[in-house]
Amino acid sequence: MKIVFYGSGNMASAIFRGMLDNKIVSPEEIYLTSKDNKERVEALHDELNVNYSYDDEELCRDTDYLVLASKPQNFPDVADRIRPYLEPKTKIVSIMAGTQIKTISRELKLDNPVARIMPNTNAQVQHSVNGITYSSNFTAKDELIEIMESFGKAVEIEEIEMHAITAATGSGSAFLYYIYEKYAECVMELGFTEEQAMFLTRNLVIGTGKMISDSDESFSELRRKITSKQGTTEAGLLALDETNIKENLMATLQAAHDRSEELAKE
Ligand SMILES: NC(=O)C1=CN([C@@H]2O[C@H](COP(=O)(O)OP(=O)(O)OC[C@H]3O[C@@H](n4cnc5c(N)ncnc54)[C@H](OP(=O)(O)O)[C@@H]3O)[C@@H](O)[C@H]2O)C=CC1
Ligand SMILES: O=C(O)[C@@H]1CCC=N1
Repeated sequence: MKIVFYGSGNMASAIFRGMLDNKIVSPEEIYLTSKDNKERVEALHDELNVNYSYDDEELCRDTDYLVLASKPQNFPDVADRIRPYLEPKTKIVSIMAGTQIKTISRELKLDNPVARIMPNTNAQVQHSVNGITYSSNFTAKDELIEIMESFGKAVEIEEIEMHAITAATGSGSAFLYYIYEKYAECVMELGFTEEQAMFLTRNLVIGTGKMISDSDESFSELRRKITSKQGTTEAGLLALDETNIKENLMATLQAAHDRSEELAKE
């Protein structure tokens, strides 16, 4: 199998690192390219033994999957590179936020099968959430899902739902990391050093993650087991609720959702 990544940045590298760690593909099957950051691509080649090239004819020759992994605003330039060489057999997989299937087909001026996926960087540890939606002529769904499941969970959705999943899980990890950042700052304000606060917060997050992973109990159940009647946790949760945390998180997700809709129009 030949999988070519047009874009070797944060998201693409999380995906192919996850795929290689899972061994669903060999390094020889992966080809990378970028715009002009050749140092990064060469470093990935040196580290992972994947192929790299800036020869679009070579990159597009006999390619099974071509992954559009640039920022949406750079897609027109990517399309200019691949349009002359794209073969009918090649299936397009886009990870670009917002960019619609019809936009991809229109820009490429070709009717190759197109799938859009919305992953997140948890792909690097094979635990991405991958929203997937397809063009009507995309027939290799089972094969693509098998590839997706090498670095996470596959969630088949309608294209209109991509805005919501982009907000919820595509960007979601960043929202949680931000909450952890602020939590660690608060732990420092309780009197701990920055090093202590980071140690406490990192291990709190890792531990709760393991609890979620090992348990089939709901978040509420897990929370209730910590909340002693009239204790410290109950006092903290009452104060937390008064900060309108639900409204604040909803505003966060809505803003990301709305930006995805804007990108779809560009
Ligand atoms: N980061 C994330 O968590 C997620 C990102 N995405 C989507 O993934 C895409 C990439 O995001 P991200 O990885 O964060 O961005 P990065 O900036 O880290 O990577 C962008 C990559 O695209 C390359 N590129 C730009 N123009 C071209 C071109 N003309 N030809 C070939 N390669 C090109 C860049 O090359 P160079 O370095 O040379 O400029 C770079 O390798 C975006 O569309 C984003 O919406 C989706 C889900 C999650
Ligand atoms: O921030 C972005 O636009 C990309 C898409 C989802 C996560 N990162």
